[in-house]
Amino acid sequence: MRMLYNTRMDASLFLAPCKLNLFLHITGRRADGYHALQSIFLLLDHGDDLRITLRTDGQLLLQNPLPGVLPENDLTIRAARALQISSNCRLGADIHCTKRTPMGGGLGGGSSDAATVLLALNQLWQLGYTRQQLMQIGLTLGADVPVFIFGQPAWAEGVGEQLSAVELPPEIMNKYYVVITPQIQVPTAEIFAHQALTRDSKPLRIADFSNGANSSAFWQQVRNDMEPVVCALYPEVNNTLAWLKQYGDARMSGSGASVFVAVDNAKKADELIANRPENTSGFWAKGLKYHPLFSSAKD
Ligand SMILES: C[C@](O)(CO)[C@H](O)COP(=O)(O)OP(=O)(O)OC[C@H]1O[C@@H](n2ccc(N)nc2=O)[C@H](O)[C@@H]1O
Ligand SMILES: Nc1ncnc2c1ncn2[C@@H]1O[C@H](COP(=O)(O)OP(=O)(O)OP(=O)(O)O)[C@@H](O)[C@H]1O
Repeated sequence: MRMLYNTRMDASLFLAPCKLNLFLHITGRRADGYHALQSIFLLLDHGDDLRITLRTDGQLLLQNPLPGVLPENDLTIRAARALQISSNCRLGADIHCTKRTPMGGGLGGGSSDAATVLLALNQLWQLGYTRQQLMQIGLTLGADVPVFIFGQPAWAEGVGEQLSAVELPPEIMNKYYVVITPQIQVPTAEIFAHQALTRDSKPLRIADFSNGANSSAFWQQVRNDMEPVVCALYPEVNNTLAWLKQYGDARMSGSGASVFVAVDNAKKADELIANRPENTSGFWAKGLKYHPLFSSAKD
């Protein structure tokens, strides 16, 4: 039985959905080492719950630090600090994170937590920052933060920060996404730096993916360029992906370790989760048209 994404009325509860990269093409490398890429991001109705309450003494306190991550390095506190500095705000916050998105899983868990803190504190501290301003602050924390603030299915270019809304066809939006994560963490920087990574994918156009494109053509046109490198380095990812490919056009999200496949109904999704390989975690979810906190920033 899937845990329903929490949408009950609770003023201190803020949701941090995870993302899938439906595909990820690397089209070049910049002089500073960062990679030019093209991707479509889909936010899912599954993720972390953040409980955020106002403090008037200016302190930022993480109530349940993650194992192995110092509170000052946690993306939630870093996001709150960045917002405090940029706005000169004297208010603070207590933050409690219920983690559901596997860490280092290519699902943008930490980035989404950071985005949710920026959106929530923009509201709680009454800062009135625009979406664009919050996205700029988010980008200083990580390449994946802006897309969560953008808050809609997105076509991404540049190093991932140039975002446009893309209206995905029903064949993509109506699917049930089964996401399986081997119990390992893949370091993103290691994969981007690997000599075997291909960096010359031919640039595509957003028009190839907008409403009207049918889903079988969609999956045939695209891939994740990081997949061959990650599969060669991490047999756990290779084996999980091979297993999931029995059920459809399975792909890796981001730099892994998570892999996913789109299926037609909840029964099939439940079946795959129940039968998933050993030493993996899994969930299924549907795509979101809007981030639950979309209205916390004005355009
Ligand atoms: C793979 C993706 O998850 C796809 O959505 C993102 O591009 C990575 O986003 P992220 O985890 O927020 O990444 P960051 O923390 O900004 O960067 C981690 C490292 O990945 C490399 N990096 C990241 C993004 C990019 N376009 N080119 C890169 O080469 C850089 O070495 C960087 O030091
Ligand atoms: N709030 C947080 N949640 C998760 N990880 C965090 C957080 N704060 C800092 N981190 C650090 O960030 C690392 C990457 O975590 P995250 O879950 O964002 O990875 P990811 O899903 O692979 O991200 P991406 O898809 O953006 O590459 C973790 O291993 C952890 O050390």
